[in-house]
Amino acid sequence: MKKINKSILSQIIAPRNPNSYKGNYGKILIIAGSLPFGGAAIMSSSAAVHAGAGLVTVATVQEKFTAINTKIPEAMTVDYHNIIETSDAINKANVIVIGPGLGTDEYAKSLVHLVLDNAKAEQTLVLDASALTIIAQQKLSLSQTSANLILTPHQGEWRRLSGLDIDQQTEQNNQTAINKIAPNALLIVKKHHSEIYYQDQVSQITAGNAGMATGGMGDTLTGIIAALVGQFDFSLKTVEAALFLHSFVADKIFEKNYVVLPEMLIKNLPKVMKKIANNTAKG
Ligand SMILES: NC(=O)C1=CN([C@@H]2O[C@H](COP(=O)(O)OP(=O)(O)OC[C@H]3O[C@@H](n4cnc5c(N)ncnc54)[C@H](OP(=O)(O)O)[C@@H]3O)[C@@H](O)[C@H]2O)[C@@H](O)CC1
Ligand SMILES: Nc1ncnc2c1ncn2[C@@H]1O[C@H](COP(=O)(O)OP(=O)(O)O)[C@@H](O)[C@H]1O
Ligand SMILES: [Mg+2]
Repeated sequence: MKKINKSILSQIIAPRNPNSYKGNYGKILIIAGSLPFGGAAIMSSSAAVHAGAGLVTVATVQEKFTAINTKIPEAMTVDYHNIIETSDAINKANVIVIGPGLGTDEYAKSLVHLVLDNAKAEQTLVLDASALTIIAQQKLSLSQTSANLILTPHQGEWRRLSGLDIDQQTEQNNQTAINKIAPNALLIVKKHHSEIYYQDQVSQITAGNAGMATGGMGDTLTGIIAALVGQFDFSLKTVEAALFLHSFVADKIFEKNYVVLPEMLIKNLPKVMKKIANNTAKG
């Protein structure tokens, strides 16, 4: 299994073109949150904004608008119960995240169907958390979706999707399972030293720590992935860089802190990315 190390960061994260504008850095739509899980939408969208996404829209329940607008004024909001506005937002996005804190009720299921039916080839779709649980429960096929697919299950979600118990989640078994579920998808199995499976290539990050074992850390990862794909386009390397960046920043925080909270990680993203971009520029 190939190891992903720090060098991936400067292969992707580059200084910004002086003549650029927000439209150059990705239009991200995050379909997330529900009454009990408002924080997931906040962490995902805040991570996307801090990792450099040009425009971020959160589709969620109206009751959470004030919290989102207060915490992340940069993000726009859409009521995901308004199908016309949600469909319009899906059409306009370059990258769509669905699942963090969405819950698994009938309405959440209909949103997963809406996205899978409407995502287009030039878009990237990040499926996480509740969306993965719905896909597993309903045995939804991912094969008609022409978008670039990124699946980000933790080991419990991967067990639901693949049927593999955690002790059976070996490289070979994971590869066979993803080839059956969605052969073109990029799969991240999140754990200590998370693994990426993509078109017969398998890689693993060498960063990450137990301080990250806190609710919302995966929601944060979805925002970072969306932001990097929005800025640097979809590729295996872009996703490897996003996955590594998440744990790399967490490791720096863990040197001096007992736990790594999503908010701490998110706040550090612009500074760490600037350092990486400066190094990239120096060659
Ligand atoms: N602040 C918010 O708004 C937050 C909202 N959140 C939202 O909550 C929703 C539910 O998501 P979820 O991940 O909490 O629960 P679920 O899908 O039932 O999976 C747990 C099951 O899997 C098992 N398990 C095995 N290995 C595991 C592993 N490595 N990591 C984790 N679990 C592992 C585990 O085993 P157990 O711990 O019981 O032994 C259990 O059986 C989802 O929408 C999410 O986005 C969260 O993001 C938190 C912050
Ligand atoms: N012990 C650990 N070592 C390294 N990374 C960890 C550890 N525990 C959790 N993480 C990382 O934190 C994230 C947790 O994701 P997830 O379980 O989906 O969180 P949530 O749904 O609460 O946001 C993953 O990226 C995972 O790799
Ligand atoms: Mg999660």
